[in-house]
Amino acid sequence: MTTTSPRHPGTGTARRHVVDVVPGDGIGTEVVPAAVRCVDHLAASFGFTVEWRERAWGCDHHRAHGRMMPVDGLEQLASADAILLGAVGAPDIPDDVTLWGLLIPIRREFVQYVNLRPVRSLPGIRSPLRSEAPIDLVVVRENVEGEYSEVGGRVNRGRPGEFAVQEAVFTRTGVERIARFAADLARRRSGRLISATKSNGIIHTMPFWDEVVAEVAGASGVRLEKVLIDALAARLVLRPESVDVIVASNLFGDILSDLAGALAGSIGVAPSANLDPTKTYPSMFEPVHGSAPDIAGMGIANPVGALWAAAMMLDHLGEPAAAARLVSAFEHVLRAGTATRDLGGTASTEEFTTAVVQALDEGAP
Ligand SMILES: NC(=O)C1=CN([C@@H]2O[C@H](COP(=O)(O)OP(=O)(O)OC[C@H]3O[C@@H](n4cnc5c(N)ncnc54)[C@H](O)[C@@H]3O)[C@@H](O)[C@H]2O)C=CC1
Ligand SMILES: CC(=O)C(=O)O
Ligand SMILES: [K+]
Ligand SMILES: [Mn+2]
Repeated sequence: MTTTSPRHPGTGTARRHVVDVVPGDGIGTEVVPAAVRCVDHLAASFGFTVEWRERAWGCDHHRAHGRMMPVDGLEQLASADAILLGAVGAPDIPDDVTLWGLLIPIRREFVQYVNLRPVRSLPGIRSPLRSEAPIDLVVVRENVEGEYSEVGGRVNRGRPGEFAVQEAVFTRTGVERIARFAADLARRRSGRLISATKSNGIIHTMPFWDEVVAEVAGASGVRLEKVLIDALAARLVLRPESVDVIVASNLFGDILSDLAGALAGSIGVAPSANLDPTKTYPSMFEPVHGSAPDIAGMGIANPVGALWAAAMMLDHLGEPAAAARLVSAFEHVLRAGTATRDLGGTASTEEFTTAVVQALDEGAP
């Protein structure tokens, strides 16, 4: 069914977006419905429709069928305009099985080589840091190669000489394209780019990373600062306001984004976009956090990371006004003092989401 917008009359025919929804496991199944609820609400007032294709994939699917998604799961997703994901993982199934059975194949098969992870101080949220200086940074994480690789093996299993080898894979194509994306973003922001490295200890891949990033940054005119990952972690804690855009390998970007999210108040508020910038394949949007088995089923998960990820998805789908409305709505609710427990509040996921939906109606200033 198509809807026309009461607030945007005469904007032409309604846009229709096909979105695959993979709530996944644990709190993924609690925060994704919150995001779907908000997007449906926005669709009605902004004159677009979303066809949600529910994919009940994840650990329950694994327990029932021995795999995280159907054999043709990726083919099913390929026709979507975007994918909205919660999280995957449960304590009774090894994490390598769950991640490599669903999340990582999607990122790789759909060449979502950018994992874009903005972090900023939100109204009403207190940072665990003493400093009140606002945080506003973006982690640009390489998302399809690097330290997360299938190259390697485990030898002499169960014997005294047992060992495991894991090869990191850095390609010129892979490093160039992530560096270019990050440099373009930095140019549109502060003009400053920090590259996370560890070329003092990792003597093959990281010097190569440094060289390629420097070439790309040099050509783009941004001011590049190369910072060793250990010192960068410390600097994020001591002077987060000195950091704008970070380009990082898969593992380093993963770690830094949880750190930065926590510094902004909670990893529950951090969003991420897994992007195929060429738009050949669907991009995927998800909160940064995982399935949080420690609080799953309690109805207390913070939905902000998922809502913000949904806003990034709306932007990507060509609905920037709806995206902006969603962000200002959850900011409005936070500013008014409503928050989930991870932020020191008392609201449940449901109560917080209801407040956001109300703020959407009020046009959230
Ligand atoms: N993209 C994905 O699907 C990811 C999946 N995982 C998987 O999730 C499972 C749990 O991993 P953990 O290391 O515990 O990381 P996690 O992010 O699930 O949880 C870490 C801590 O943060 C809290 N937390 C996370 N999100 C929250 C939210 N929205 N509201 C309130 N509190 C929140 C949790 O309660 C927990 O104490 C594992 O199986 C892991 O492999 C982890 C990270 C990302
Ligand atoms: C898997 C994971 O930790 C992440 O994507 O951030
Ligand atoms: K996630
Ligand atoms: Mn992570």
